[in-house]
Amino acid sequence: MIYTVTFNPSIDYIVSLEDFGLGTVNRVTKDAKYPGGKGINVSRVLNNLGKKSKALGFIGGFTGDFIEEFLKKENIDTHFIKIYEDTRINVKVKSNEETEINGNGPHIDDESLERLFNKIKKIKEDDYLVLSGNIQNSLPRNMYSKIQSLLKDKRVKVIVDTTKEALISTLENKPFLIKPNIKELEEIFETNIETREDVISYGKKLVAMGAQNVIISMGKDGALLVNKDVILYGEAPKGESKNSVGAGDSLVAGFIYGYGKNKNLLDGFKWGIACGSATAFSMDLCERPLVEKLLKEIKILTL
Ligand SMILES: Nc1ncnc2c1ncn2[C@@H]1O[C@H](COP(=O)(O)OP(=O)(O)O)[C@@H](O)[C@H]1O
Ligand SMILES: O=P(O)(O)OC[C@H]1O[C@](O)(COP(=O)(O)O)[C@@H](O)[C@@H]1O
Repeated sequence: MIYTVTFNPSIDYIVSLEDFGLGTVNRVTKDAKYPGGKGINVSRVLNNLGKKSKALGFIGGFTGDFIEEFLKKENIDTHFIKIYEDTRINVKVKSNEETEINGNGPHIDDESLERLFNKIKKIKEDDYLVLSGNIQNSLPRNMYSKIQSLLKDKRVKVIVDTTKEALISTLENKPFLIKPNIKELEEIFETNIETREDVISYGKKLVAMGAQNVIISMGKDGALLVNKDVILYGEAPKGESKNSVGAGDSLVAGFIYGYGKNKNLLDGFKWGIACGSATAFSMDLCERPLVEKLLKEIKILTL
């Protein structure tokens, strides 16, 4: 079974505008609301590909209800823990550029946390666990590392997609996959990344620090996969970007789906890039027909 954990879900409120002006009234030309948060997006994409998962995490208030109802309608198996404060709303402005305003999110009390830990302890050998997205500031930065420790005696494949210390603290427990984008890679190493060689060299550092596989996603420039044996570069298909929110999460979902077929990294990487790009070319998250079409266009180079 594949489990996704979203500590800080969101409603993603996506607004399209002709021109976005600061300090003035802006009128939207198109808007949409989707359930968001990285683990939830992974569960939704897996579902679109025809693969079941269980979505865990914390939701609260009317915004939390929206998310749960939306996922239930899509037939996604949810096991959320209800908290008192409202789940956040993240605003995504699509204009000449994409601007995102992500909320802090609600407080998680100790009892709710304990309930999540108890659910996680029930995960079995050979299951997948996706720990994705930002952890509320009120919680310790090594939260994902603590969760890994709950499963240390089981061969669970842990995938981590988060930023800075929260990500770094998981590396000593050797996660199966981490997926920083370029900006996150720059934040981790407090540096500017200019060239593909730089990306590879920082990817290798993350492998040396403990990650089994590192995929660095680079938006329209595709992605690199680095592990102790290979460096693969995957070109992204060309197309009109409609909404890249969730492209990274789609890459993670596609990877798990493709890898899960024959435990083959190359298949995982191809499906990952196809799903990421298919989401970038869609308003909502990707659907299987476009993913299958793009899959035929993906070229992978061994570097
Ligand atoms: N404009 C785009 N054109 C084609 N593919 C894209 C585009 N944006 C994203 N993708 C695909 O989605 C993947 C993840 O996108 P990226 O923006 O790097 O992730 P994140 O959402 O984590 O920042 C990329 O590796 C690529 O395959
Ligand atoms: O947990 P964070 O880092 O605040 O990110 C949450 C946001 O990221 C998303 O999960 C999208 O992530 P990606 O674009 O990286 O795939 C949105 O749905 C959500 O609004």
